[in-house]
Amino acid sequence: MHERVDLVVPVKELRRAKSRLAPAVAGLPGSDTDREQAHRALALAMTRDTLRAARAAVRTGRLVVVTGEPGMRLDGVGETVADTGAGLNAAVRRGADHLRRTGGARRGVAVLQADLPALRPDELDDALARAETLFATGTGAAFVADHTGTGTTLLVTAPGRVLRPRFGPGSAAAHAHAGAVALDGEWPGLRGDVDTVDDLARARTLGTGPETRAWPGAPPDPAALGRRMATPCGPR
Ligand SMILES: Nc1nc2c(ncn2[C@@H]2O[C@H](COP(=O)(O)OP(=O)(O)OP(=O)(O)O)[C@@H](O)[C@H]2O)c(=O)[nH]1
Ligand SMILES: C=C(OP(=O)(O)O)C(=O)O
Repeated sequence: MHERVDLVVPVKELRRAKSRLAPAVAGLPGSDTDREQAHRALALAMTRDTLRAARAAVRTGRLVVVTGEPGMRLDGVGETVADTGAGLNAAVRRGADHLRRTGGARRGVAVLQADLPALRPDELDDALARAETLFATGTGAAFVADHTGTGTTLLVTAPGRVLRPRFGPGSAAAHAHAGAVALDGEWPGLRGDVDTVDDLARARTLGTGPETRAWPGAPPDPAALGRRMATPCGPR
């Protein structure tokens, strides 16, 4: 029987989130306010797709979202903890503290970034399984580097170990330097964090969750177009 892992997912306040994705909305029609709204909607869609996939992983235990976004709807995927505005690593520690105070100390804790719209539940399960195997031989922490190799999309700590988050630029090297072991695995969705327009195109090629796919500013999805063209036209 495999162990479940409690997840902490940091989610930035939407109006400040994903600033590097501004070019994705720059060409959209409408007013500046419309474009700001589309930008927030994109950040929210990617977050909700990530959370849905994370919740569907069988190894996910409790799921705590630490966020500065007021009234974020989670539709039953997890619990929210309010961000204090002290930055990403402080938010992550706050989530881990919440788990410890409310009875989660027996399990390992993992931090999952919220900008993984092409994440698949089996990728997360596989990464958590590999971490569990390492923990059985005494390793205290493990991480998954992002597709560029410089960032971190998942940081997992063994049960009873203190989480030591080093998120930010160059976090993969920082986590390795702090003693965490890099996990090997294909996992294109798990490694596919979306910071830039190119990352978004890459995630769409992999296949995102439904909310990112339906985002109004998304260019036509070639795969969906192909499917539609292959479907005989009939009454709708
Ligand atoms: N709660 C919380 N989450 C954060 C904070 N900063 C970043 N995050 C989250 O951490 C993850 C990785 O953040 P980044 O990729 O740097 O995202 P970002 O800060 O929205 O993007 P940029 O504005 O382009 O730097 C995402 O899930 C963010 O929502 C923070 O201060 N508080
Ligand atoms: C905060 C991080 O994300 P990004 O590099 O995507 O900003 C990180 O990888 O630690």
